[in-house]
Amino acid sequence: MSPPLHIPASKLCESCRATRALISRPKTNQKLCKTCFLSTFEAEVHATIVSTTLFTRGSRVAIGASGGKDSTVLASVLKTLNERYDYGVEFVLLSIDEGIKGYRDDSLETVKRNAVQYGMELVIVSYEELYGWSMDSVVESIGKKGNCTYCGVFRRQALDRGAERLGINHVVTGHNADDIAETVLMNLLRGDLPRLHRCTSIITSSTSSPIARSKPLKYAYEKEIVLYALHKKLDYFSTECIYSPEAFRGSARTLIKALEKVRPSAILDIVRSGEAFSRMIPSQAQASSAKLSQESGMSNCTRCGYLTSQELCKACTLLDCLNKNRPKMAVEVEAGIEDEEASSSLRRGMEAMKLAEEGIVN
Ligand SMILES: Nc1ncnc2c1ncn2[C@@H]1O[C@H](COP(=O)(O)OP(=O)(O)OP(=O)(O)O)[C@@H](O)[C@H]1O
Repeated sequence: MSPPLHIPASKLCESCRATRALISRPKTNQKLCKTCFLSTFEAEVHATIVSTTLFTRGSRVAIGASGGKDSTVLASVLKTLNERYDYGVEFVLLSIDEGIKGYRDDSLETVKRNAVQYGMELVIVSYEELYGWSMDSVVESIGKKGNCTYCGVFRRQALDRGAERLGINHVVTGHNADDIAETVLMNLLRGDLPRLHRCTSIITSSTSSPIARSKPLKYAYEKEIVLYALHKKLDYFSTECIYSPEAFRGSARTLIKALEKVRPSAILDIVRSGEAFSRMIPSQAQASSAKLSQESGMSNCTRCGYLTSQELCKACTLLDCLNKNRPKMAVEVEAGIEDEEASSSLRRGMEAMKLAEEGIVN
């Protein structure tokens, strides 16, 4: 097709050369029209899914749905791709109600609408029913600082339990390239090779859980996710959590945003560098990324039955701190450690707490 004469060549979409470019892609600076932007975004997610053989025909997969932009875009794109390329997957929305008034109750209303819009089943599991504590009551006990430690551990287990209820063994989340770049940077700064390996993997499974996790938006920029949501007029909830975010992650984010300004590819560069470093990590360190190696032996938490290498799972250990009115103890030892997996420092802290309680140390 010859380019339209009324649009100057410099303003044409660089992909179809037939329409005016409306979007400058944050990832590449490529100038695209709306249709080409949407199809390029979808094609990239499809390429990620196909190149990693993420889904199996006939399987059911839960989408961790918070009502925010990332998981809403994830649900919308997966529905589109599943229909377009006939993946043969049944997607279900799985939401965790952390019990945060004025935030999660509102965002869950969005997820309920999404379930109707996308024709997907929705299951909601709450902290209150699983743990007897809502995040509002945790924050009342602990204060705003450090509450993310509790929330992260509780959410991880809640997603597993929700998936188990659905008879599903694969949960996809809306983690995007910006999230992964932040985690890569944090793990590099901490010299934490096992976690570096884990955070760069598109799919993670561990002996601590029968449920695999994956991140189909791993290479999608946050800014492009927002653009996709806006141009597709998706119904999503845009308020940030009312409780404070992790300070270390916030600093990593600020640094990456500054780098992105001078070098748009910086986010993807960091993700790719993380992957390259990860390939060089000795397999022994890779295996310990789950801190749950087969050698240590997995059993069921003596209290709740969740898989763990210790007597109590991490959530029950944290609940002990809350119920014994020592909530800060868990956070102090966990400070700066990403919530994705059980950390030995938390365990050491708990051991210290036990000793302190027994009057052995102060
Ligand atoms: N309450 C929840 N219920 C179900 N899944 C969740 C919940 N909170 C987070 N997730 C999953 O974890 C991913 C990353 O969560 P994070 O808290 O970093 O939120 P986010 O980056 O703001 O994502 P979103 O825009 O989807 O809220 C989400 O995209 C979603 O898939």
